[in-house]
Formats: sequence, C-alpha cells, structure tokens
Amino acid sequence: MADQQSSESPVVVVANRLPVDQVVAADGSVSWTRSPGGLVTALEPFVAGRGGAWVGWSGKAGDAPEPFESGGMQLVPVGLSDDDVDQYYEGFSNASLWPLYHDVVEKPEYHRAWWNSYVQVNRRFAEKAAEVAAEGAIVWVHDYQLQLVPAMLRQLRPDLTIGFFLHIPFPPYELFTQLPWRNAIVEGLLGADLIGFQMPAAATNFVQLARRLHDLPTRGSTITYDGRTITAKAFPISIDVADFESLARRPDVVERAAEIRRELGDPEKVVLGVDRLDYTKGIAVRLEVFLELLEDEQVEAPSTVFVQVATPSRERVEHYVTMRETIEQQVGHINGVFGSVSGPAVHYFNQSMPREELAALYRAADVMLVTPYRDGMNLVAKEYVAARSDNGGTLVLSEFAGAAAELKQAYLVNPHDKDGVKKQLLRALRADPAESAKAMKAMRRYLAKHDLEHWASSFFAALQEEAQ
Ligand SMILES: O=P(O)(O)OC[C@H]1O[C@H](O[C@H]2O[C@H](CO)[C@@H](O)[C@H](O)[C@H]2O)[C@H](O)[C@@H](O)[C@@H]1O
Ligand SMILES: O=c1ccn([C@@H]2O[C@H](COP(=O)(O)OP(=O)(O)O)[C@@H](O)[C@H]2O)c(=O)[nH]1
Repeated sequence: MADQQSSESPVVVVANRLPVDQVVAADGSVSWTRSPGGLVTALEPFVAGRGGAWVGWSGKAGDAPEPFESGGMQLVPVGLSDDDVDQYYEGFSNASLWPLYHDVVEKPEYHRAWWNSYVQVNRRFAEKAAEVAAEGAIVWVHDYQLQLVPAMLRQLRPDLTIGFFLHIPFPPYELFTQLPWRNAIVEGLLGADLIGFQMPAAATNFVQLARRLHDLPTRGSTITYDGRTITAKAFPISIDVADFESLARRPDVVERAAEIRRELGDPEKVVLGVDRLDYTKGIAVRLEVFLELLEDEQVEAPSTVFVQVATPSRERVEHYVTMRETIEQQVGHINGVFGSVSGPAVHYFNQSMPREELAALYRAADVMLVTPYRDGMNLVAKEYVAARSDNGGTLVLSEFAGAAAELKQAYLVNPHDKDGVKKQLLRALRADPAESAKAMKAMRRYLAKHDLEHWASSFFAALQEEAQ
C-alpha cells in the first residue's frame, strides 16, 4: 500500500469504516487488514478501478494516518479519539440509532453528550469529503453513522451531487419520533439528492416522516425541500454473485467443505449460522429452538450438529456484552446435556472467519439458519445461495430480513414464533432433495440478475439522473 497525497476524486465514498482496519503491532508497526461486515464486502469492488476515494475511519482510536492508495482506491482516513469511539460510534451510532432503527429489539439510550459527539464527527467526515472531491464529483455517503453528512457537505460544496444509502432498516414515524434530535437527522438526510433504502417500506417511512414531521410537500417517492427535489427509493443491496460462486467452486474450497464434514464427525445433517454477534440477528432463538428439538427428540446429536460462527462485534457496548454471555451459556448448556465424547451438539466459534472458510462452511451445510428479528438486508443469506452451485442445501430465512423480499423460495420464519421456527427448521432438515434443488435454482436465477453490480449501477444511474 503506497502513501499518496490527497488528490481530487470524481467519485467519493464516505462511510464510517475504511475497507481496511488498522492493526498496530506490539513494536508499534502499522499494517492493514480487510474489515469484516457487509458494507465493505459490498462497496470495495465499486470504488476500486474508478479512480475513486474512500473516506472512513481506520477502526482504531487515534490521529488519522496520512491518505494512502490501496487496491485502486485512495483511502482517506478520518481520526476518532477514544471519546469519539465511546460517544459517536459505540454510543449514539450503536446504542441509540442501531436499536431504534431495528424495531427497538433492545431499548435505545439517548444522551446529549453522545449526540454532540455525533454532530462533531459527522462534520469531520463532511470536511474530509469536501477536501478530496473534484469539482462536480459524485459523493456517495453511507449509513446511519453519517446521516448529518449530506447537509453538511452540501453547505461546504454545493457543486457536488450527493447520494446517501442506508444499509439498515428505517423505522416508521411512531418509532423514529422517539429520537430527541429527529428534526436534525431528517434535515441532514435531506441534504442528499437521492436517498436509498434497502426496502420500499423504509423509503415510504422516510417520505411520510418528511411530510408529517416537517410539513414538506411530497409526491410519490419525491420530497420538495429548500428549492430542490429529493428522491427516496429502494435499492436492495447484493453481493458479487459470480465472484462468490467461483470462490465456492474452487477445488480447495470444495475439498475443505468435505473435510469440515469429516471433522464434524460425518453427521447426517449440518445446520449453520453465520453472523456478527449482534442482538438483532436472533442467534439465541436458534439455540433455543435447537435445544427444544433435541429435548423433544425430533433431532439427535451428533447425527445433527449446529455450527454457529458468531463474529465479535461492538464488544464494549453493554447489550453486546450481555448477549454474548447469554449465548455462551446456552451453548454450554446444550453441549453439557446433549454433547458426547464424540463431539458437541453445537460448534460455536466466536471469531472472524476468512471468506474461503465461510464459502466452505456454506457448501458443507444442509440447512442455513438466518433468523434476525430485523436486518437491513443480510448478505450471508445471499452468499449461501451463491455458494450452492450444486443446488444443494436449504435456507431458513427470517421474514424480517431485507433478503426475504427477494429470496422467496426460502423457508420463511417469524423469529418471534418459536414453534414456527421449529416447524420450518424440521421441514428444511427433512426436505425432499429434488424440491429443495428446485427452490435453490430459482433463488440462484434471481440472484444472478440482482447482483452487486446491479445494485451499485442502478443507484449510480439514479444519482446521475438527479444531477441533470
Ligand atoms: O462496522 P461495524 O460496527 O463493525 O458493523 C458492521 C456493519 O454492520 C452493518 O451492516 C449492514 O449492512 C449490510 C450491507 O448492506 C446489510 O446486509 C446488513 O443487513 C446491515 O446490518 C452496518 O450497517 C454497517 O455500517 C457496518 O459496517
Ligand atoms: O466471520 C465472518 C462473518 C461474516 N463475514 C462477512 O460479513 C458479512 C456480513 O454481512 P451481513 O449483511 O450478513 O450482516 P452485517 O454484519 O453487515 O450486519 C458477509 O459478507 C459475511 O461473509 C466475514 O467475512 N467473516
């Protein structure tokens, strides 16, 4: 990764995180590793190769390192102090907005100091973006951490075309209006020319909010504000389907999938979950359901095993700490009762896995369990489908994940209804292979046409239209 002076970029992505994380070794040397999470997976191919810049945080508290070049992109770090990490990232972004926007699955906390930090940090991001954007550039701002950036950036650089995409759900009026700073957030977003959401219902929620809260004129998906017309529309995000499929077809990955099954003790059925360790993902529900099925003797261990990858995430936020304890207790209990010397019933990994290993796990799994209470999209569900070029495997998917609107042949579940999840999991485990191959084929056909390129280019085309 070569150091590079900031230069003016025609396309600028602004996101909380850079596509790489800074790692500082004991001897003080600095290196960078690819960040986990759906946003990075989704955007990196879009910016690379277009002479684009990516403004974001390095993932470590401290001063911002100098901009540098990596993978065809100019990476422009924004520094966050320990206090910023505490108040802007862990506080307002992940303990106020995250639970509020995810159906208040956990109770959001509202603190004025967190809000003040959110405003300051958003301003810092807006200033950095204003510095690196070329005259008339397109700037694409991402996600709930940066909702004030569009208006701040417009004030600094009225020549820019500004798009905003929200990767998480957008709540209805009745929930959103809890937020003490609701007006400022709406005004921040209205600085954009185009506001993208994962689902049409989220776009509708936003348009209604602009009308009811701010008394703005709206028509269909457009809002008139400050002499401009702003469009709010759905652009469901996807993955690089061809790339993920070819990874999962690689002989070493296919061999690794077979090896995983051997290492699991050659079970008849492998059930898999892959998530950030987040309370929105419904990991505890899966474990409860699996336990009940073992207790009812409807499944047996170790002929059926459950593998759960739970990647560490936001580890200092209180709700995440307590949730991890609960889940680890559940795993311990299930394995204590139903494990044997030949192996546990639940294989639990609190670690981040490389893409190759995930692809092999997807190919090794008979049933993929994706049960969030609420999720913007859920790229894991799409990766599972992309990985199954053998048309094998079945997908159990929460109806509250954005992906459910697209992967219609999945076994859809309401994660609040444990009996319903049990029933669907059993159906998936006992599915007729010809029927599940038919469902998998249909989902794969859909996904082939609705990939990452489709998402990025349709957002980009709509944004360019706004610019004219
Ligand atoms: O950056 P972190 O705090 O470690 O969190 C990781 C990312 O999580 C969220 O992902 C969302 O975006 C995905 C892609 O659009 C979507 O599939 C998923 O449903 C969302 O939850 C978050 O929105 C990102 O900003 C974080 O970087
Ligand atoms: O150990 C892990 C777990 C997950 N992921 C990736 O993280 C992304 C998770 O995206 P998703 O939309 O499912 O959820 P998010 O974490 O963004 O809420 C997917 O691309 C996964 O392949 C990963 O690289 N390693």
